[in-house]
Amino acid sequence: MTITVRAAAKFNLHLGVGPVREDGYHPLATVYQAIGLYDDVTAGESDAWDVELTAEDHIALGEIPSGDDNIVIRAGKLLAAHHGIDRAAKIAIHKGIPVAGGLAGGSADAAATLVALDRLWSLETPDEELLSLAGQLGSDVPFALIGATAVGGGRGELVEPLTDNGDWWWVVVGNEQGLSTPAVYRAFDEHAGADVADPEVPERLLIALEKGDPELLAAALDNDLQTPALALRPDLAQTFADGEEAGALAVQLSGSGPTVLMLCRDAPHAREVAGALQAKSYDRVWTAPAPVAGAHVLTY
Ligand SMILES: C[C@@](CO)(OP(=O)(O)O)[C@H](O)COP(=O)(O)OP(=O)(O)OC[C@H]1O[C@@H](n2ccc(N)nc2=O)[C@H](O)[C@@H]1O
Ligand SMILES: Nc1ncnc2c1ncn2[C@@H]1O[C@H](COP(=O)(O)OP(=O)(O)O)[C@@H](O)[C@H]1O
Repeated sequence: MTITVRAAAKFNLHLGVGPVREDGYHPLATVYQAIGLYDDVTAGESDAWDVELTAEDHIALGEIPSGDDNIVIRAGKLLAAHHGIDRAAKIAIHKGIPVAGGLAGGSADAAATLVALDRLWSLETPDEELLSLAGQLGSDVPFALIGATAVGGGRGELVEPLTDNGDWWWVVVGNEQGLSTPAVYRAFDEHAGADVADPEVPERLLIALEKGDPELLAAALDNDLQTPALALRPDLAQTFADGEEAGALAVQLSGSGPTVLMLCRDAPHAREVAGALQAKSYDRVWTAPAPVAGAHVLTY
């Protein structure tokens, strides 16, 4: 028997970052939104841990570890240890989420693995326990479990669903070269200096989501990692300029980058903006609706 679970990419509509903590993490006040780019994870019975990778066009697998360092193996071992069972599994990952893109693709795979193995092994782990295991695997993993739109506190792992009445459309522009999340946080520390305020989620973003109004959302987007990431990757400024020229309502870096997201009014507008970018020879351009579901079983 195999079980396939689908998990989505995330975008930080707001990413407020506070002063670095003693444990090296930064306190966050973020609003996550799950967007319609997906990885599919298929788990099957096996005596030994194994991971297999395939991908959609234009998704480079080069940076993904194939052995025990892959986050899906860490997720599987953590779930087995939590239940005190000695089991292994083979995990096939089909990636539709660009790697090291600030879209939390690895986190999506980890969340999908928890859901798939929980079902494959008939564990019926309570949601609260799955969320806690997810938080041990990475700051973004709990959100990948719940999907839709949510506030993230703590180091990003404490998630609460939010009212989102929008029917949003994004153009997603990927980049050949990934960006390292720790490197971008370090650049944030260097840029922002010592007097960083405690982060908060702005009221106007919550109102924009409740009203489902793209113009209001465009004015409420914000990402504290954008300036440090652009300092590491000044070439991305051209993508911002091209998105604005193509008529996007707003252009923002996804998390630690380097993926750039462009807010559009609706699906036809997203197709128009994507077409304008493709005409300029961008070859990693997707349109994505949001919000979409968290990790969910597709087939079993
Ligand atoms: C920046 C964000 C925004 O959602 O996502 P990405 O854009 O990378 O996907 C997240 O904070 C990334 O979360 P995630 O990728 O799960 O990070 P983790 O595995 O927990 O941590 C990797 C490293 O990032 C840094 N880190 C992460 C989270 C946080 N709140 N403060 C940090 O300083 C630390 O250096 C840590 O060692
Ligand atoms: N299953 C996986 N998919 C993607 N990356 C993985 C995976 N397992 C481990 N990694 C490592 O995690 C790093 C970050 O990957 P990813 O989650 O795609 O990006 P980001 O943290 O920018 O959102 C990769 O560069 C890779 O080394």
